Amino acid sequence: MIKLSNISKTFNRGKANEVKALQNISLDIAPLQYVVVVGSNGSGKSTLLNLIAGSFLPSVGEIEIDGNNVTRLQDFERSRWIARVFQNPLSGTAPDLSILDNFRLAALRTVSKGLRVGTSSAFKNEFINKIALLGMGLENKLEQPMGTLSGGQRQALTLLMSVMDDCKILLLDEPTAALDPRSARLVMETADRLIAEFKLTAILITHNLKDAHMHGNRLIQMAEGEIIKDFSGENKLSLTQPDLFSWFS
Ligand SMILES: Nc1ncnc2c1ncn2[C@@H]1O[C@H](COP(=O)(O)OP(=O)(O)OP(=O)(O)O)[C@@H](O)[C@H]1O
Repeated sequence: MIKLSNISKTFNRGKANEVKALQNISLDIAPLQYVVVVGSNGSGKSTLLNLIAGSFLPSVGEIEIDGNNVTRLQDFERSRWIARVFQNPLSGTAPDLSILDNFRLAALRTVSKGLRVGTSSAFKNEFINKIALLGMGLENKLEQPMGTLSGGQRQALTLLMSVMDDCKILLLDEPTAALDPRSARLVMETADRLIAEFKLTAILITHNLKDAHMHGNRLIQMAEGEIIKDFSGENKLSLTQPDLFSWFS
C-alpha cells in the first residue's frame, strides 16, 4: 500500500544548520497494516509522516501509494488516499458550528462513505449511527457547538470525520498527546475501531510505549533518521512492555 524506496530528507542542505532528518529509508507497508512508530525526539518520525502525506518532498528516493508513484505529488494531490489526524484536537474542525454542521462540511469535502450530504433526516440518521459507534453519547448532542466539547470528544469526532471519505490510509501524529489518560484511551479505542471498520492502512506516531505495545500489528523504532527496529505480527505480539521500555533506557 505504501512503499518507500531509499528515502532521504535533508533540511537546510549545505548550511551550518543542515539536518539529515531521514537517511536512506526503505519501507514496505502492506494493505491493512497498522504500523506504530516510536523513537526519541528528533529521530525523524514526523518527517516520515510528512513525506508520506506530501507535506514535504524527499531529497532522494521514491514513494509509491497503492501502486502509484506519488513522489512529486503535493499533499492535496495525495488526499484521495490519505487522511491525517494531528496532535491538537482543535485543528480540523470549526468550533462555532454544531457537531452536525461540522459533519456536513466534512461530507461536502469528500466522496463520503455511505453518508449522503444534506439536511434530510436520512442524512442525520446515518450520521447518528456512525457517531453512536464512538460510545461517547455524542449522538444526543448534535446541535452542540464543536468548541464546547472536550478535547477527547473533539479528537474522536475528528477521527470519524477524517475517515468518512474514501481514503485508504490514516496517518495519526501523536493524536492523544494533548489528552488526559481517559480521553486518550477512548481516542485510541476509537482509532482501532475505525481502522478495522473502514479497512484502513494506518501509521501511528506515539511517545506512549503502552499504546505502542497495545495497538497496531507492526512496531517500528526510529533513531537518527533510520529505522533500527521493525517487528510485525507474531514478533510484535511476543514483545513485552519492559522490552519496549528497555529500548529507551
Ligand atoms: N521543516 C524543518 N526544517 C528544518 N529542520 C527540520 C524540519 N522539520 C524537521 N526538522 C529536523 O529534522 C529532525 C527530525 O525531526 P522530526 O520532527 O521528524 O522528529 P520526530 O521524531 O518527529 O521528533 P518529536 O518526537 O520531537 O516530534 C529534527 O532534527 C528536526 O529539527
